[in-house]
Amino acid sequence: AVREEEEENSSRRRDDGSWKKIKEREGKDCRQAFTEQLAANTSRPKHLLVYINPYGGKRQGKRIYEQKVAPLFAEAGISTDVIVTEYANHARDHLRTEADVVCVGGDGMFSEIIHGLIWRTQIDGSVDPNCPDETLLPCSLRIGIIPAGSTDCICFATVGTNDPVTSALHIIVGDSQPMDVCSVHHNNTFLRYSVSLLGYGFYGDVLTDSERKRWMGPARYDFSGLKMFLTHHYYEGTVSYLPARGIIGTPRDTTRCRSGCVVCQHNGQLLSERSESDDEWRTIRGKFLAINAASMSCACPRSPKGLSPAAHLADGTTDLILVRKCSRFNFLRHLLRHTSKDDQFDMTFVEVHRVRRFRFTPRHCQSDSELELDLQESGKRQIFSQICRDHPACGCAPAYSSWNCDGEILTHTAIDVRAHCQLIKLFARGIEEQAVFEDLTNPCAI
Ligand SMILES: Nc1ncnc2c1ncn2[C@@H]1O[C@H](COP(=O)(O)OP(=O)(O)OP(=O)(O)O)[C@@H](O)[C@H]1O
Repeated sequence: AVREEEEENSSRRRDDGSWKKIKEREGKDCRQAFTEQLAANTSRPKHLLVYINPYGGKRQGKRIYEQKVAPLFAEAGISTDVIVTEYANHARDHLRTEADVVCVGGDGMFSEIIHGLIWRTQIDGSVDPNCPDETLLPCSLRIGIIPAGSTDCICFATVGTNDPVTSALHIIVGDSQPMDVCSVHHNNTFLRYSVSLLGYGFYGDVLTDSERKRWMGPARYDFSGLKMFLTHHYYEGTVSYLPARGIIGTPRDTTRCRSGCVVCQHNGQLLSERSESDDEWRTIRGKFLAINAASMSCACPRSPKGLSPAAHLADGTTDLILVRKCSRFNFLRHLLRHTSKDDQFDMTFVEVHRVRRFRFTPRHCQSDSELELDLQESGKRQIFSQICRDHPACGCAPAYSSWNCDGEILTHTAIDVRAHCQLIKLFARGIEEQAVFEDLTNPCAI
């Protein structure tokens, strides 16, 4: 965040790399030096297409942009076309691939914009976005996020703070942070793109339940979280995945993805040269409380460690986390570890794999031969579970959950997910400050 310093202290203090606000008297010289530096910087944008969601978060998007951001763009000589959206998907449908884009809003608005940008890039490049096997074309334009939503996790994960002025300065100096995107398909139909979390079971159920309780405001997430924890539903199905081979880094690393991350640079290069057919599919059948795929740590002020603390923004992979059926007590232990220094993956019923692609088929969609195989594997024919599968409405447990895709509910449960390495670029540098993740005292983290 931008810090205003006392003049006499600031001259003595060591430069810690954070943004500082300059006092009026020194301002004139510095402004000239800043303008000269900006003129010499060729990667900075000259023109921007700005989309403002006036209804995001506390409905402050327009005010934040006009008061805090627009004056800085004008000072830096950046021209803008500003569109205040009039309806959901206005920005997605309006987007053209001619100018870098600024999104003023929350994660939902960012998602809308990347859908417009990625889709248009594929259509312009004659790539079929409905085909899950197509290698998608990277988007050449950069996206800046001015946080003005109720959830601003993507901004937090890529800039390290949710501060509109800091984000505006990253845009002005032309920073660039590549980012992976997962495509989600059902058979040969495109469903959605995801940049943070895909969650089936626990996180899908929490979202579905909380959507019915919008009237409760942000408290609905805590309420639905507690309710779904007590309900303790598990779901049967088959997960197949392509492990990311030859890469450096694992989901159990203690190092984190930071500004200038060498893991992202190395793996990004490696995976863009290697084809998926070099890897072998693996299959796991079972009963799961949660199946999560984290394409970034998913850390945010509410959850400082995130779902997969060592996940990377731009290494071409996603961390597939499988939480098998276990007791409520053990599941609680697993959830609580997201708030402590203990490893949440170091439990017998949890496994985590760094993957390039995965598929999920819920049990009620499996073919008869797959079901027969399941029965042979379990070694016994349980008449009641057979009745439950055939008649999921019998009330003992729902047969399937929903996928939570970056906060949106997907319409299908059988999905094919593929990580596309460095598909988009943001006006950001990644997280620079270590301290942001070290506050594990927040009990709301689950
Ligand atoms: N003018 C508009 N009217 C209604 N909805 C809009 C408008 N502009 C954008 N939207 C939609 O509003 C949704 C939420 O936007 P945004 O992310 O900015 O706010 P938010 O408060 O953080 O919401 P959420 O937490 O649900 O993501 C987005 O999915 C976007 O498509």
